[in-house]
Amino acid sequence: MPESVKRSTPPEVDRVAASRAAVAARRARAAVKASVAAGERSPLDVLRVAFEDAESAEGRLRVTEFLTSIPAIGVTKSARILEDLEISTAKRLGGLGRLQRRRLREFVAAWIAAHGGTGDRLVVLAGPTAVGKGTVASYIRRHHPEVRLSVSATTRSPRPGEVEGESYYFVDDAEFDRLIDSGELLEWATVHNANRYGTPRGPVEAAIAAGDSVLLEIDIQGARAVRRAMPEATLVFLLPPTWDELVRRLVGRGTESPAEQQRRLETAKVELAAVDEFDHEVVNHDVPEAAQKVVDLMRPRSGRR
Ligand SMILES: Nc1nc2c(ncn2[C@@H]2O[C@H](COP(=O)(O)OP(=O)(O)O)[C@@H](O)[C@H]2O)c(=O)[nH]1
Ligand SMILES: Nc1ncnc2c1ncn2[C@@H]1O[C@H](COP(=O)(O)OP(=O)(O)O)[C@@H](O)[C@H]1O
Repeated sequence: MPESVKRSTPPEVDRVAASRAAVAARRARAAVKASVAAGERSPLDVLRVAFEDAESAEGRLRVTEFLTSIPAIGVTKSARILEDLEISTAKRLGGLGRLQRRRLREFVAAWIAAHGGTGDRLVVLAGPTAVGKGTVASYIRRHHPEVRLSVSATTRSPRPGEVEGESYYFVDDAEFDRLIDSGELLEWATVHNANRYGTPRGPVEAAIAAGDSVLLEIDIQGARAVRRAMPEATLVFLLPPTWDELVRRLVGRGTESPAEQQRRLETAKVELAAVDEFDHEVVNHDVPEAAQKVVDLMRPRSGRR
């Protein structure tokens, strides 16, 4: 055994290991910063990982290191931003409190939108039952032809007036199984304990590759699955103005039995708590106004990268 190792006392060995680990951690943090600086990774994606795991390289990144890796944010600007957001410059991303996380995420999303960033190609619109997802999505379809709306596959039967390939691709259980098995769905879920719904992967990937923006109007489980499959997606949570208004919309729509309405409202209560997982909240007071807010997220004000 070499002399140097023989002489190493356990504390020294610990110190060597600790310093190796520190170098590796510093390298990992530098790699995160470099990928953001090069535009290879969305800063929103870095935040997501940091907030999920405080001990990851992303979570250990100091807020100043994070902000200054975003192109066009220097040290001075970063200090001003952090002052506005009431976040100490010494904080690490993983150590931020709930409100600080929210403020930082909102700031970064707005920055990306204003600077033609990358987070806006794939936008997911989700929210509890009867909040108006379908109404807002169909308003966008009519008034914003430049936005591509993903058409889902479903095992439910067509309702009067629904058009195959426009409202949905209506398929039977065997075909839905085949779509899952062949990996043709980006995500799928059983919604309201009834039918299966899924997003065809091909059209979404083709639209993004062509530089278009795609909107998915899906349920909350679906939004979570899209986040796992495509972390760069922007998740928008549509909220009702009040709980009573949500109840009024569900009852007013008149498409469910009172028992089914009750069941959906129970689910809605749980789902409303998921709002913090989303990048943006839009309150659906008024359909054109809510639609505009969603579309604004998809169309950066000063062009695209
Ligand atoms: N996960 C997932 N959910 C979807 C998809 N397409 C539609 N949904 C959701 O399925 C639910 C039921 O939709 P629909 O049958 O049109 O009835 P609605 O209850 O009148 O909106 C809504 O919450 C949609 O957001 C999809 O592709 N994936
Ligand atoms: N901003 C709004 N103000 C008033 N009513 C609305 C608004 N948005 C949607 N609605 C109504 O609420 C009901 C539920 O909307 P819908 O789009 O079917 O919800 P979801 O797709 O989220 O289940 C519908 O009757 C719709 O006309």
